[in-house]
Order: sequence, then C-alpha cells, then structure tokens
Amino acid sequence: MEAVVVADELQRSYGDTDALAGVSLSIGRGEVFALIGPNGAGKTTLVRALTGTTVPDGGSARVLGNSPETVDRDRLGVLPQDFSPPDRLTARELLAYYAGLYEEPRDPDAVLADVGLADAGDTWYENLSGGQQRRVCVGTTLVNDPDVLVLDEPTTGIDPAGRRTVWRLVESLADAGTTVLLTTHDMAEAQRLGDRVGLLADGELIAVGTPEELVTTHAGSSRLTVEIPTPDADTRADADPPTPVDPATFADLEYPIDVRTNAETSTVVVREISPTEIASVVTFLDEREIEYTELAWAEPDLEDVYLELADETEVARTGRAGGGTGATMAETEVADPNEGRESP
Ligand SMILES: Nc1ncnc2c1ncn2[C@@H]1O[C@H](COP(=O)(O)OP(=O)(O)OP(=O)(O)O)[C@@H](O)[C@H]1O
Repeated sequence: MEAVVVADELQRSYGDTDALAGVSLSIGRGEVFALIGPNGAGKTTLVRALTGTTVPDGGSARVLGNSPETVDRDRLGVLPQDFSPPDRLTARELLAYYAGLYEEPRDPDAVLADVGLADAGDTWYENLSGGQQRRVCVGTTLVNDPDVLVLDEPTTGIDPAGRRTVWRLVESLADAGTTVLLTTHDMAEAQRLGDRVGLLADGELIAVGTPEELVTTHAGSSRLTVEIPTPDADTRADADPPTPVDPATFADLEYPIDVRTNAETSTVVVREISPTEIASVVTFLDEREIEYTELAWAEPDLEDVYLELADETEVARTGRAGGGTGATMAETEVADPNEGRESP
C-alpha cells in the first residue's frame, strides 16, 4: 500500500515532558488511522508534527512524499483540536471564506450538506450550537477536496446523530481514496472508523492494529458479570470493610473467574464464556441458592483494550493501577477493596 503519511522516530519534548518519544507509523492511501490515548499522551503533538505546525526535535515526517512544511496545501485538510474560526460570519460565508484560499474549491453549499448542515447556511457561526460549530469546522477541511485529511478530535461535542453524519462522511471519503488520520476519545468512533487504531501513551505508540487485532490481543475474552450482594451487606456498619464473597463458592464452575468486592456487592466476572453457555451459570447459581442482582454478558471491545493498556502504562509509570477492567487479575483472586486507595 502506498505510504501517504509517514512518521519516522518522531520526537518532541517540552521541558521535561517527552510529548513524542520516538513515534513511527505509516498510513496508506485511503486508510483511516484512528489515534487514541489518554489526555496528554501526545496525540495533538503528533498531529502537529505531521502537519507542520510544530517542528520535531528528532526524527522525520513525510506527507504525500514531502516534508509537512512543503507539502502542497491544496491536497491537505487539517482540523486542529482548538480551531476557532471568525464567528461573525454565517456558516456559508465561513466555508466560502476558506474555499477562497484555494484555486479549485468546492461549492460551500455542497460542503454544508456533507456535514449535515444544509439548513444552517444563513446562521451566524456564533449562533450555531457547539456541535453544529464543530461540524462547520470539519467542513472547512473539505473545501479543497483534500487527498489527506487530519482531524484532531473531529466529533467532540457533536450529538450522536451528527456524529454518525461525520462518520459516514469520513467513510465515504476514505472509500474514494482520501487518507484520514483522526484522533478521538470516543472508542466507538475509533472502532467503527479506524482501519487501524494506534494507542499512544506517554509519547509512545504502544499498540497498533486493526480494532479486531487489538481486541483479540489485549482485551481478553467475552465475559459474564454477576453481581452478588456481599454476605453482610445488610448488617455491616458503614465503617467496616465488606466481607467478600468467597471465591471457593465458585470452585466447581468450569470457567476462570475474578471476584471483586465493593461496599454492597461482589462482582464475579466469569471469563471465556459464550452467550449459549450463560444458562449453565444460572443453573449453577440457582442450585446453590446464590442470590444475584444482575447478570450481564459482554463481548470485549476497544474500550477494554484502552483500559487494559492505559492501566498497564499507569502501573509502569506510577506502580499503581489506574482502574482498568480487571481482566488481568489473577484467577479467583479477591481484591483488597482498600488497595490502591489514596487518602482524600
Ligand atoms: N506548547 C506546549 N508547551 C508545553 N507543553 C506542551 C505543549 N504542547 C503539549 N505539551 C505537553 O505535551 C504533552 C502531550 O500533549 P498533547 O496535547 O500532545 O496530548 P494529547 O494526547 O493531544 O492530549 P488530549 O487528549 O488532552 O488532547 C502534555 O504533557 C502537554 O502538557
């Protein structure tokens, strides 16, 4: 696949902070690459290094075969995270303004329709809702019909229907050959749009793959969550720690389990279980007269990947877990409810 966007060992530091600690990636023509990662991971810095708005301290970047500073701007569309256009223009005037910067621009009304704002052309930008404003901002990146689109958190603040409009737009652009790099905190967005997803943490790209590959490698198996009231939930004084459900209770269950206990309930996570096997667990609970308040089965998804890997990074950096899925807990381990708590 033709490499359209390339980062080779990009480094960028701000004081003691390594915003990019040697990031390499290659994005092919027509590919959508979704970049995810915690706040401060370096996503915006990477976007800026790839679009020529920050100069890396080390490494190199290529976009359409050129350095980001010299790439043909007619072929590039960039939405910065903090983009704030002049607000005393209507949505149509705003798009016409940006269209005027290019030799062969698209019709602003066609762009408005693309972002689902065909009826808002005469509304001043400042009077649009936050989500509508963000959609106009996405529109400004499309006026030159770019070959490469870089979108830093394009759907932040956009309602679910508007978000889907943007998703369909990105999908159709990629189908037509546009290369897209986007950042997002929305795992559903990354999972749906990303041909590949990259997880950035502390300036390092710690995992890259298709959403399916990442889920298979990092998110564990499907699981059934059973909420069980702690044995002393009704009688225990508030200050006393809860008595956990005894994992030995589940010794005869033929699946690996984790047990986590909080104030009112123990959460028993039954792993590696398919939906057709749920009935056997219900029978197991009923036969032993184990009371439960909730049963929920879930397929792991990109959010589990994110929590798992972000947690590992947090542990590596601080020695403490940051609150992941629990999927890595030892089998039948009872977690100390006070472990990892910090004083207020
Ligand atoms: N201009 C700057 N001056 C000083 N520090 C900066 C600057 N830009 C970024 N940083 C730091 O670099 C690190 C990475 O920031 P960056 O904005 O790239 O993260 P991000 O992944 O985009 O975060 P978010 O998800 O919150 O947008 C952070 O620690 C941030 O404080």
